[in-house]
Amino acid sequence: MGTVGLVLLSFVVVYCVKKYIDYRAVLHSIGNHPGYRTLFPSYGIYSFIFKKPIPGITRGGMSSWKRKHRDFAEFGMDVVSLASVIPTPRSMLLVADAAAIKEITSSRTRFPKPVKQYKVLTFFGANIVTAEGDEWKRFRKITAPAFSERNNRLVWDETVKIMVDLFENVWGEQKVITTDHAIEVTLPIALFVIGVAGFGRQMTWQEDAKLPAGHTLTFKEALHTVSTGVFVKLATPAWMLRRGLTQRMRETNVAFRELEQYMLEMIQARRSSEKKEERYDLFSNLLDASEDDEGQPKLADSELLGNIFIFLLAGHETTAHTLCFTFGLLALYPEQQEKLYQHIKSVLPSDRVPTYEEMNSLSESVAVFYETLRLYPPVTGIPKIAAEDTTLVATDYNGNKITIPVPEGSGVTLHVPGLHYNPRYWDDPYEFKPERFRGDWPRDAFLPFSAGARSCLGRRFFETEGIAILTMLVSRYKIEVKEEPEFASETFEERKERILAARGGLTLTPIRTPLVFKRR
Ligand code: HEM
Repeated sequence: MGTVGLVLLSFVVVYCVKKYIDYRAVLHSIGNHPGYRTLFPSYGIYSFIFKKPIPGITRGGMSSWKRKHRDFAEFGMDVVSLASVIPTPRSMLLVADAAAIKEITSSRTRFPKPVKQYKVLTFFGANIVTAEGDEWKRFRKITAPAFSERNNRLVWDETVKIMVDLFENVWGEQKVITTDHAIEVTLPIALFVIGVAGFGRQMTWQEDAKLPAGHTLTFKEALHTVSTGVFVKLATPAWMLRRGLTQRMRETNVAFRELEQYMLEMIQARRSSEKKEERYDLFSNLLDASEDDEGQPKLADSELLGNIFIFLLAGHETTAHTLCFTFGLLALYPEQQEKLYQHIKSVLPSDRVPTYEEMNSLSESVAVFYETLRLYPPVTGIPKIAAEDTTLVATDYNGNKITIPVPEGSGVTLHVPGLHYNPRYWDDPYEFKPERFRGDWPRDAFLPFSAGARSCLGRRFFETEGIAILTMLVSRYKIEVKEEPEFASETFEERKERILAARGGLTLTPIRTPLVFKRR
């Protein structure tokens, strides 16, 4: 071997020894807590590079969703560790223990959000989802009142109108409506609701709006392309998007630009109008709350845009996907659908539309949603970081209390499927049983909306919209799985797996849910 070879070899040896020493130090810092050891981590970019698990190398992408509670069962406790070597040795704790999760979510300063991971979501400006500390407090104080009772009522009334429009003007006289993927129905509904109750822009199933001066897209087109193109925006460097190498990139770039322009025009119009209209959409509420008594801005325009945009992002896909999984589950479990239908009929015996006041009586619709969210949580992992050297306490399956050291800067992930499929809290965790949400149920073991100070601000918005949609749809239509000859011989379990198959994305995404809606 020549000198160059020797030098190179020495570098490799020193590099490996250094990595090994650092890796041992990382393991030591978490008290060698049991868990998985791999060369690469299984989150961030690595979850896209390695889709499948390779023992010792990677756990593969979407492992928390694919493994559910199995990672914990394997180690006999509900907190396990991950340790990886490349790019830098690091550790992460996965937590599916309800008591430990409660401790983490109620200690915001000890376990804040790792804001670096959220930077990609600031393309319109800083916002409540991506902020921490004092900045988050300021955003929460200004944005939370936008989700007012008046807004909830608006969500309900507008959702009802959108559903009536769908039934009367789109599905019309058809007795049977078939879709290859229920997302084609749920995504526009969620978009129209956030359009009107979020942005104050009424949209209908038929495109009827005229193009305003200076725009090449209608508001609906811009909102739709932005909401479906967020991943393109996140994955593509800004210069590449501007150049528009592919048709999709060009469309996404134009849609983002135009949506921003629309939002700026809306701010301008509201500020310059002499008579302030009484409006309760999130955007109007936020605009009102963003000025102090002297009319001075409490939020910069970019912060206003950032926050209103994040409502769209946080609220649209989560809602559409949850509705899609809900319809799929009801189609697979007709006896549960019948129970829901009978309950709806007991609240609403005639064909009239439900009122906002009746929402609280529609408890079966809530139970169906909660059970769907338990089985298919849109956000499967909620990341936190230790702000100081601290500890977590977990109980192993023999009842022993274990104290786990958590060094400053190490990652802690609230493992939502691990918690939701944990047999300690849920009997038959893989079964669809909405009745488990009647009466008493383990509230600390249900985390679809996160918990504590950083829990979902739009929970009530979603529940209002979701209950109206589900109730109206099930009271008029029976949901069935679309029969396809190539799947005629499959078992129930195979059918269930196919209809409810999900992949990663911004949130857990149904892959293909072919359904039929039959007029009752
Ligand atoms: C099925 C529906 C929904 C689910 C499962 C859901 C879930 C979540 C989760 C898990 C978080 C915490 C995320 C984190 O810590 O990174 C969150 C935060 C948030 N969600 Fe939702 N969400 C839903 C609907 C909505 C809707 C409809 C809106 C608004 C219209 C919304 C607005 C927000 C906001 C603003 C936050 C940030 C709160 C903060 O950090 O203070 N969400 N949501």
